Amino acid sequence: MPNRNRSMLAGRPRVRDITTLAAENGLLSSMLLAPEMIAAVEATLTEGDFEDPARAKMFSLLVEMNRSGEHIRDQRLLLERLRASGLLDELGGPRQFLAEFIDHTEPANAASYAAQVRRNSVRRRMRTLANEFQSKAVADADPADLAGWLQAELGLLQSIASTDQHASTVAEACESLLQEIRHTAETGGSPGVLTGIDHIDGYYGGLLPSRLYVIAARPGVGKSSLAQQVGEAIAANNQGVLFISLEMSRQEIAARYLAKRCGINGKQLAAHAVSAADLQVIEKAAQDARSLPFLISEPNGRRATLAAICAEARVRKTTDGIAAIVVDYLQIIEPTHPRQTEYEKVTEATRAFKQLSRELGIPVVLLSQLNRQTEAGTKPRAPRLGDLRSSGSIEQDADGVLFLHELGRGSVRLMVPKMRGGERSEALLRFHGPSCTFSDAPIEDHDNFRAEFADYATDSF
Ligand SMILES: Nc1ncnc2c1ncn2[C@@H]1O[C@H](COP(=O)(O)OP(=O)(O)OP(=O)(O)O)[C@@H](O)[C@H]1O
Repeated sequence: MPNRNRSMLAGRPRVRDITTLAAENGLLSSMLLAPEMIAAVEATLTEGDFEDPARAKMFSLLVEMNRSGEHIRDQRLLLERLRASGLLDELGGPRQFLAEFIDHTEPANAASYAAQVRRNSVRRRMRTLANEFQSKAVADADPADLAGWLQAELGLLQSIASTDQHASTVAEACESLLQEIRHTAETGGSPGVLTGIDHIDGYYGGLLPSRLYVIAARPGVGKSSLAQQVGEAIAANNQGVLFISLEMSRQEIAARYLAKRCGINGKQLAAHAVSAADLQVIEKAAQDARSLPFLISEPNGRRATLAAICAEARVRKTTDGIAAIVVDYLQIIEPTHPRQTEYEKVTEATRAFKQLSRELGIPVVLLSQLNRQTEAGTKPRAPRLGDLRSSGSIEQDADGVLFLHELGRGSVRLMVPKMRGGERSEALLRFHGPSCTFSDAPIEDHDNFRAEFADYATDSF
């Protein structure tokens, strides 16, 4: 049995599948016969989906001719173009070309040939992946990294393989939106998972599925506290949360969790400096936490690479049905390879988290530091989207960006400079350090910071 498995993964040299060539020929023939189908075919295939290089080039040539309005049915023009590009020889000369693509043309369905070419292409990618996986497994790769890499590659293949099933008409899309709206109205709920932060829930309907949110602030302003609080609120609604904590240990998270519920300073709790009476209250709060679907994942000696994080998220989605993921924080993720620059790492990570949120259909909340420029001068200025820019693609990939800006005296400005499908906005919050809790600021705080808020209208993000 082991030998059989090995030969399956090794991918013995294959005799080229006749159906692959037949599908590619069938598609190209129907594109020649019905050029009006080319635009639709072009939306589902690329040159890279063809196995035969000459047929791949012919596909691109037909797409190009169609785009520039040339008459593909004009055989003389077509042969001229094929000859000029050297393709006619590659395809076996004029006689062969006519025999394969013109004379035997059936009035076939270009779309079904395109689907077949695409399926063949996905199968080829799967074989390549299997070979690559075997080489990496035989080499000295770290098993956890390797498993994460495989899972990410499989996720990608799955999304490519299922693209056909995801195509829908605008009427179907409208119907599915209507069903979601009816469901929200019937359940009296909200389109997203509720965060417990009134501004986010009231203004934006919570954190929406398939979206990437970035929470950014300078160190110590409260990103981790806000993210944990949001995670706890989601879990309190009986929806699972995966909190990937690359900075805080689970003991620190537990201390903050209990501090809020027991009215005891979190630092005291973390230092085990509690009275016997406190201990009883803490025990009760710890018991109540048992039913909370809040999962903490910390590196625990493992390398916290992007692949490992995404792999864990996929597993937890399947095993625990999580409704949201929080990653604390972007810059601390380990590079994929030793030569990867910070810019490359961040770009790769934001793309991967955006893709992950769509693949799993749940929101991903990514915490991020800001560039140092916000700290220049005596009083740190309010963050702007540009402060994320040198970190690569954060601004482009995030569907929503939330900034925290410390104003002093416990007041923190929550700024939303980007929200896909929503308006930018801001709110004033109050931060309580001992319990690491944010709450809505009382009205007198608004009076204190009115000047800052007046600035906001002219502030360019
Ligand atoms: N028990 C406590 N009493 C008072 N302040 C506290 C307590 N615990 C934490 N803090 C303060 O709360 C603030 C927010 O901490 P948090 O870890 O959420 O910030 P952060 O923005 O994630 O920072 P970093 O980037 O350093 O992780 C910090 O300034 C921290 O010193």
